[in-house]
Amino acid sequence: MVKAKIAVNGYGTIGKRVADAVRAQDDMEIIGISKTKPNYEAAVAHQLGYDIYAPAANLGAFEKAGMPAAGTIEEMVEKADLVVDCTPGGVGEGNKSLYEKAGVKAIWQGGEDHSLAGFSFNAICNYEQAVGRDLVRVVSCNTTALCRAIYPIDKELGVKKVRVILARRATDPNDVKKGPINAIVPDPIKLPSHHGPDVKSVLPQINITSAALKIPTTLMHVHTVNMEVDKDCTVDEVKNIFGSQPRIRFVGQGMSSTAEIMEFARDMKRPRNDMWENCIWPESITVGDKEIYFFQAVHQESIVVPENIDAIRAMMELESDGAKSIEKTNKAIGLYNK
Ligand SMILES: NC(=O)C1=CN([C@@H]2O[C@H](COP(=O)(O)OP(=O)(O)OC[C@H]3O[C@@H](n4cnc5c(N)ncnc54)[C@H](OP(=O)(O)O)[C@@H]3O)[C@@H](O)[C@H]2O)C=CC1
Ligand SMILES: O=C(OP(=O)(O)O)[C@H](O)COP(=O)(O)O
Repeated sequence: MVKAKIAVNGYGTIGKRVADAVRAQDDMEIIGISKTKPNYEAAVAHQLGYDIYAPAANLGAFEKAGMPAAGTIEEMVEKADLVVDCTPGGVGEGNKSLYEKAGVKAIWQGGEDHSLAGFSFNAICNYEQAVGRDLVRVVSCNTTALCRAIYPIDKELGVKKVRVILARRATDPNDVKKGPINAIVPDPIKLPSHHGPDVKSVLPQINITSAALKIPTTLMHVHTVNMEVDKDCTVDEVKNIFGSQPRIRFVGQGMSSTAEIMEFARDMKRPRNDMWENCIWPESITVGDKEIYFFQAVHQESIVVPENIDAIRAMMELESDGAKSIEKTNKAIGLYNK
């Protein structure tokens, strides 16, 4: 089988995970990753056997650091069928002309605007519409989690409206520059936060509003979700709907916080403690007067990783059935739901 040739431009929190997840698949291969500087992350990428590409002006620095680059970022892009752009939010849009010039397909992340790709992706919601596309944006971590939870409820019970309060982790665990470390910050102070409108970029029919607070933690985000639905339902019915989803996990057995969920991921020997699933507390599911309430936790560093793999598979026309791609991705990375 000829494997799809994938490049990862931007080897940070998301990029390094996407690269490893591509490597775990049998229908695609990594032809290179990009780094701008030869730091510890580049050293690990080198040890892992990734071909590293760098800006032309920095090739000498990589040579000097004992990890010679395989070429420039432009050369990497030329060799690829598809580039997954994992550069910081707002940087990726500047790469569009590079990808277009090289005639390669491109995926951007949630830090870029919907208009850049003109199509926002979530595997469970719109895989089939991504088949054969050249440009796709995988929505951000919070939006991914919301789409995964809202879509099946809408399908089974009809969603009238959704109201979400997000407690957002301040920054990622490796980030020494950002805060807050002793404050709770309404972010943004003007409602809604971008998450509700962003869900609509995937599920335009959903009436949703969101508000977000940044809190001094790095592990995960937590959502308080309220959905008004068309049909009467019971807690058990809602549990059955969530329980049948390939990327939703119920958390219990003493896991009463994000800290314990991360410990569970460590104990399961997940790579980098990754928790790719929405983590819903089943005890929090509350139903009454055609309204559903629940809490879910979101591991921001990893939740979008399987979605990137499915987006690649759809765009490269490696699989036309979304459910099959989700199953294949999950199996290859080690995401076993129950
Ligand atoms: N972190 C998160 O929680 C999530 C992030 N996202 C989205 O994913 C995208 C990437 O975010 P994240 O992984 O956190 O970002 P990071 O800052 O962790 O990683 C981005 C990497 O890109 C590299 N980089 C910087 N500038 C350039 C450039 N001009 N060209 C090539 N590479 C560059 C940097 O590495 P170096 O300079 O060392 O080479 C850096 O490590 C964003 O759109 C973000 O919104 C989505 C979901 C969750
Ligand atoms: O995509 C994310 O969050 P989001 O879903 O709130 O946009 C990531 O957690 C990155 O968020 P950041 O912009 O606070 O680093």
